[in-house]
Amino acid sequence: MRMHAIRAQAQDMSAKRERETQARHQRREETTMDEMPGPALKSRALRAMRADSLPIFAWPFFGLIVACTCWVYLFQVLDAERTQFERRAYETATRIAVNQAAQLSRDLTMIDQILVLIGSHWQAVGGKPEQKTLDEVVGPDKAILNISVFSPRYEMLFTNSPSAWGEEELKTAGSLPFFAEQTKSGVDAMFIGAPRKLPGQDEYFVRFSRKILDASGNLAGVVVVALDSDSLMAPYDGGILGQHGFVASYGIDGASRAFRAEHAGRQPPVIPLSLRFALDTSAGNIYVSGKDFGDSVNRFISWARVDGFPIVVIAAADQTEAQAAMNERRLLSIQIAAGANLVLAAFVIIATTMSVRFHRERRQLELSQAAYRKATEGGTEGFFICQPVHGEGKVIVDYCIVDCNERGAAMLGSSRQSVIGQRLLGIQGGLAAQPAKELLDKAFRQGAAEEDFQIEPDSRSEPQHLRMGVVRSEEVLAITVRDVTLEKSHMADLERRGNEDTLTGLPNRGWIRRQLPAMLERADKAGQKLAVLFVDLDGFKLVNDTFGHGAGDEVLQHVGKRLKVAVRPNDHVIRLGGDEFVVVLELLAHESEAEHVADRILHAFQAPFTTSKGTASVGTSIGISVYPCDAKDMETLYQHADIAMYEAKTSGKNRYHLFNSAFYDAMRARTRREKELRAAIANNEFVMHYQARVDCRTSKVTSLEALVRWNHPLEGVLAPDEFIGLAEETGLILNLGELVIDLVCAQIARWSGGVYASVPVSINVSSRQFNERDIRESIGDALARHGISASSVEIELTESSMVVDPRRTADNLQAIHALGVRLLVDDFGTGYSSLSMLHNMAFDLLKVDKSFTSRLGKDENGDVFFQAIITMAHSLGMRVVAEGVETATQVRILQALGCDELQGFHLFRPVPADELPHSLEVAA
Ligand SMILES: Nc1nc2c(ncn2[C@@H]2O[C@H](COP(=O)(O)OP(=O)(O)OP(=O)(O)O)[C@@H](O)[C@H]2O)c(=O)[nH]1
Repeated sequence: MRMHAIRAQAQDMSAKRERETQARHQRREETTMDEMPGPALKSRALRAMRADSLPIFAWPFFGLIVACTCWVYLFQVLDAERTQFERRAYETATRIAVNQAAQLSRDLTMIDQILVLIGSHWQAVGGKPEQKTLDEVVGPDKAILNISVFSPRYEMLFTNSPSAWGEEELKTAGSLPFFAEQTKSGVDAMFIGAPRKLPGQDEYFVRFSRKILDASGNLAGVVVVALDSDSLMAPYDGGILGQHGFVASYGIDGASRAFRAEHAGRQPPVIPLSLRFALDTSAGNIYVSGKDFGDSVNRFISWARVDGFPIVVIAAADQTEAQAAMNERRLLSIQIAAGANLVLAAFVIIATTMSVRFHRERRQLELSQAAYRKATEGGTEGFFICQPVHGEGKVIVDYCIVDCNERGAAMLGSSRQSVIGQRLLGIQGGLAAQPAKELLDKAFRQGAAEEDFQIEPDSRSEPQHLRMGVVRSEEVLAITVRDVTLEKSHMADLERRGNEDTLTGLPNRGWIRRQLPAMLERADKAGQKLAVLFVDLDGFKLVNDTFGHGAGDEVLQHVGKRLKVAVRPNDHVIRLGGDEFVVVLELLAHESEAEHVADRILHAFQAPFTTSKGTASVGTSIGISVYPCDAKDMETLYQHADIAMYEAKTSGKNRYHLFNSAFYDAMRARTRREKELRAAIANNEFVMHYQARVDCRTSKVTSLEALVRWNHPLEGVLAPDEFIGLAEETGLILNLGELVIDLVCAQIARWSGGVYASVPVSINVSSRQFNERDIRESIGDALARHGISASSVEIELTESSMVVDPRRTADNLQAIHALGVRLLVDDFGTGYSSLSMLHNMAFDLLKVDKSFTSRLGKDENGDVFFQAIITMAHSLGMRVVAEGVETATQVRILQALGCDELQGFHLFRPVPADELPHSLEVAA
């Protein structure tokens, strides 16, 4: 019992081990199968090979099938034709054989009757036939060659032509068939012999014999007639049976009787065995090969039994000729078929080549498609291949997605499997199908197209903006789709920023430039006006300077808000930049409405602006230009508003001005003059005039004031008041000032050694020139350049030059003075400088303005005033020059007041250098 249990357990374990081993084995096999790519690869390669070989073999196979079918059909047709030809040949031969047989029957019957008649005649005349009777029997056509009668012991009893018998023949006549057959047979019938010819003769003849019986029916002799063999067969149409055709008659014993061939040189052929047997029937057809005939001519044979005689007539048609036409046609058909075969072969070759090429291209396309798809799978671009779907009249009605990558499918909110095969117009949600189709249509027409699409908000696809690029390749479209949501939002942000002023949040210059044309168009359409208000702040720089840039910014922001409040709801407020704003008023019935708005804006600026740094008051100057009265286009409208604003500025600020064409003309004239002035400086169109100053007591010339004149090419010599103001405003005074210094120094240098060598020349330096240029350096350079001494030059400065920065002015003056150059205060009394201020400056002379001189002698205060100036100037160590001295009275008063020097028309007028007096002594 225990042993049994142990054995069972051992068996169980071994079975388990075996199962485990098998399982392991199987697993290994499976693993090996998986790991080994061989079979899978092989089957894939086989599939690829099969796919590749299909286009190579399909067309040849097709060609072969077509060729075989055509050949089979052709041969069937040709065979049918041959059968028909054969049938016709047999019919013809049969007709001839039947006709010949009928004719032969008649002839043989007649010959038989002749034999009977001759036998009867023989008996009747007792073996002595009459020639006349025989002639009647033979008939006129002489077809019967010979009539002979033999005795029962085959002795020739009679013959009408001894030459028709050979000697040898006569000896053996008893054994010859014509005799032997008659004696053998108990039947009284005509014997028909085989064709024979006598030695030395060409003609064949046939002998016919019949018994001559006596009254008791015993053989009394044999009557023989011989006929030309040919005459037994009637003539026939040689063309029908052909070159090798013939007609012949044979006995049913198979021996030939007569033969006729319409073509010369034909011998009766030996009748083949096959035909001999066939002749047992009364009529029939048979094909006999040339081999059987022994003359290599195949023939169609037809035969017919001769009625009443053991004779058969055969008509043999030459097969080659009977089928000549057919063979010709057959050959032609075969040639045509062979030609067609060649064409088919060429077609197959071309089709195969094209098919292989097309297949290869398609395969390459598929491979590159797959490769591109795989490559784009990891990227961000969606990729699709679409094929057009044509409707009626080849019109593209839709596109079918034939391939795409997963990313592309995801963009449509679907998977690749479900997207492939879908029609574009059938795609729900996401991409707007109709516009996308229009883009594809465009790409199909033009070769390529690109467009951005906004995705419907409730779409399943995540991007909001897609960029679709479509390229046509043959008959398919390759489409790349890119998510440009981020790019679009950046663009939108940029556009917003591009249109917005960051400080005030108002639309900016770019915005109005882009929008204004459309606004003008709207105004045109509505037949209304449009006003551009150019708003420039007054005194804003001061805010910056006083409170700082930050506070300035705050003011600008407040300004933006106040402007928005001041204008109508539909008006536009734009910040151009700096402290410049533009207000555009659309759809105005009258320009007075623009004035009302301008008034409101001015009013809005009345209250000061509160900033973090303090309260600032800022006004505004507004220029108004109205479309279409003031300008017809955007640029001019702007320009005119700007000019109007400029007029508001120049006429006192804090006001508005409508565009005024007169002001505009003045500005244009000013601009033109500025241009001329610039050119004049470059071309040195200036000349210096000199006005002498004289000593009040000695009346001697003490100095010359250099006064610039513009030698205008068209207008002649222009005085300084016609261009110095403009030169000051435009900054051209800086260059002009330099030029003047140079001209004067050059003139001084020219005077060297002359009467004026000891007289200094004073040069006017403008406020701007003094404050913006280093005059000390300019003068120092000019002195050095022309090699003249500092004492020969004086500088005249107006009071306004000193008010900007008195301390710096004092330093500069000191530096110039240190050169040895004397300094003069020009037009004293017109500015705001005080003598105490001048005290700190290194001035040597004080030129009292001509307005003070003109009052001298006229009112008491005038003299007192002048006296006070002289006294104070002297106390500060300065000499005094009275300007604008025009009368002798003034000279006397000034001498009495103790003035130092005089200058004026009463003494000297400004003149060019060469017109100056030749002596320094002046008669007072
Ligand atoms: N705070 C601030 N200042 C600016 C800004 N842009 C330009 N500015 C300043 O604004 C000033 C404008 O100059 P102007 O128009 O000549 O100053 P203004 O004092 O108003 O002169 P008028 O127009 O002749 O009255 C300049 O000082 C600029 O530096 C800006 O964004 N913020």
